[in-house]
Amino acid sequence: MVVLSGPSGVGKDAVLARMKHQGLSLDYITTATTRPIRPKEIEGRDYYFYKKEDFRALIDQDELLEWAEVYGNYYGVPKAPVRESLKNGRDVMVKVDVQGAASIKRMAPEAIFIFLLPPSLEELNKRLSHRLTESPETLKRRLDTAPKELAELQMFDYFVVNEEGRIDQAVDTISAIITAEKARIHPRRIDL
Ligand SMILES: Nc1nc2c(ncn2[C@@H]2O[C@H](COP(=O)(O)OP(=O)(O)O)[C@@H](O)[C@H]2O)c(=O)[nH]1
Ligand SMILES: Nc1ncnc2c1ncn2[C@@H]1O[C@H](COP(=O)(O)OP(=O)(O)O)[C@@H](O)[C@H]1O
Repeated sequence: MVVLSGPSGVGKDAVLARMKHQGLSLDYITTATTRPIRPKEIEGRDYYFYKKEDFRALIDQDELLEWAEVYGNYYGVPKAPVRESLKNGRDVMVKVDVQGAASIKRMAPEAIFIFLLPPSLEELNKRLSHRLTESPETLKRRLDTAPKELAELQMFDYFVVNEEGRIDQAVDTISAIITAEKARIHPRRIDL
């Protein structure tokens, strides 16, 4: 299990989209959220979009491996697809915030934790504001949260800087990490 985290706007989705093109044999787990869908997002690919009361039902029915309130919305990793992939001997990739990474670390310390870093907070601000997906309020909330998220770096196994205009380098580094981890004599086993 590969866990990818990083502040809003750093480039997680852009990196994942390119990794999917690279055809790495990883099952990317689509997670659940109550955040409203964005214009280019697709239900079931980017997220499973839920109303708050239906997300609450997922929690009550113990359907989620972990869940967290992130920037004012709820997000959670569905248990079933993760367990299905792992049972079939597949590697899984989850994209979660630092709270989710901490939860997963408690239940699966053998997972591989990768933190995607911006070159600077100024560059992060530029990327997130130029993405044109946030209101002034959510933009401020996400940027204000970034330093606290960056402070969680020590919990991770690897850091990858997503340099300005060099996303392929970040993708290559993440792919190299995964390739190396798959070459371990004693693979990190996950039991979830
Ligand atoms: N804890 C947790 N965080 C998640 C989950 N799915 C997505 N996230 C994180 O929630 C945060 C907000 O995601 P999103 O609204 O798509 O914003 P983005 O980071 O700007 O792409 C990001 O850090 C995601 O990685 C989940 O299932 N659990
Ligand atoms: N290496 C990079 N250099 C410049 N812009 C980037 C880079 N990586 C991603 N971006 C852009 O930054 C914005 C945020 O990327 P996104 O993948 O949405 O981040 P996240 O999923 O982490 O919130 C997007 O507009 C994306 O095209």
